[in-house]
Amino acid sequence: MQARLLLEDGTLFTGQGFGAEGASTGEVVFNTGITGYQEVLSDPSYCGQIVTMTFPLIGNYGINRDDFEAIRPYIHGFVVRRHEDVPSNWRAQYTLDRLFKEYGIVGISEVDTRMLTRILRQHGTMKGILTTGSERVEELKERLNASSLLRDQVARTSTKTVFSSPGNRERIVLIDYGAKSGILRELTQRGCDVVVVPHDTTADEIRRLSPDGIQLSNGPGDPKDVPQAVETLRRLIGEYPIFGICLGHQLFALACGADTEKLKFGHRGGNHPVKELESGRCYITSQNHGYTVKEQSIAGTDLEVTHINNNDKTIEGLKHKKFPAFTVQYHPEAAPGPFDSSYLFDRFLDMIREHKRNNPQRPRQAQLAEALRGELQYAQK
Ligand SMILES: NC(=O)CC[C@H](N)C(=O)O
Repeated sequence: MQARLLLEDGTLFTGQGFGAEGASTGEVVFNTGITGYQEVLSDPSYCGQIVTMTFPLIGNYGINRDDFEAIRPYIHGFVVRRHEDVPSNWRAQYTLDRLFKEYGIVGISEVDTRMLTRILRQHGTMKGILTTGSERVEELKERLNASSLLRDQVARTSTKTVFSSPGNRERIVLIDYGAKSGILRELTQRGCDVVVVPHDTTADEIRRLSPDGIQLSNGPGDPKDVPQAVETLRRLIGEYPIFGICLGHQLFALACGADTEKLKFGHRGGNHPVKELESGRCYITSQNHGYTVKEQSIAGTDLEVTHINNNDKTIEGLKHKKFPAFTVQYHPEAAPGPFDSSYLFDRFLDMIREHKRNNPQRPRQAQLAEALRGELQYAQK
């Protein structure tokens, strides 16, 4: 089955279709990971995007039951150089082709992904249309121009209901903006009592869960598309220890008065070098983001930059100067790795314990009264 990918700049790639038949549009982005295609295609942060892998051999170890980052893939298409449909791995349960057929995702192989990536690096990410149909190119162009990028991906990927993963240690409320399951895994591995809540849960609803700390998840799209999430965070900063990851980092920055902007082609891969400014240490990190916190917007806020990207010097980590809260743009829960940054979850738990030591439990009623006072003051602002 023939398939084609047309980019906004008119470049047309022709290749072999796999997975579902049909057509779909999305933002075309590239990921440089050598392994981990199952984690990439099931990471909700790619919702609405057509992803190309720069590594040339994809599908060779199949799809297994363990490595999903979400219950289903949300990508709008997958572009590879060579698609291997006879997996060779003891964990493989079925093929990429079957997964894509089940979820209606169109794949294309035999594409010069190196050329595609160079185009995206030069022009920046763009819209594309991927099809297995026989439409005329003019028709594809019209459909592509008429299409618009999604703005509601957080609502599409966030859990609709509250659920918990009980543990006997700290109670963490994980706000799910389109969370990867890796975050829940890291918290539960540490014995945390995790309550996962939908993206639009109010500050009061979160308070009622009496968290010891709040974890902000990754998620798809532009952080400015979820202003209500920023509002909620504004109310919670200072009240609870907070750790934010990726979209959570960007939302936290917006809530603290900083600004975000879109990167030309983003950071997506498993080997992005990040420098921790305090120690001068370099960490190799997994990344997947198209937006970043604007450096100039930090001045005048209560934020301090803790990490930067060694390649392009963009902000990779922040902490609040007054309150127990820190965030990173990259993925400490990365799967299949690197694991360099998983210590950040331990740091979060240390921060919570220290916060508890410094703020011995006040009676529950006093806590609620305080929260209510906070809300009233907020409402009067
Ligand atoms: N992985 C993420 O959370 C990505 C954050 C945001 N959607 C971005 O692209 O920048």
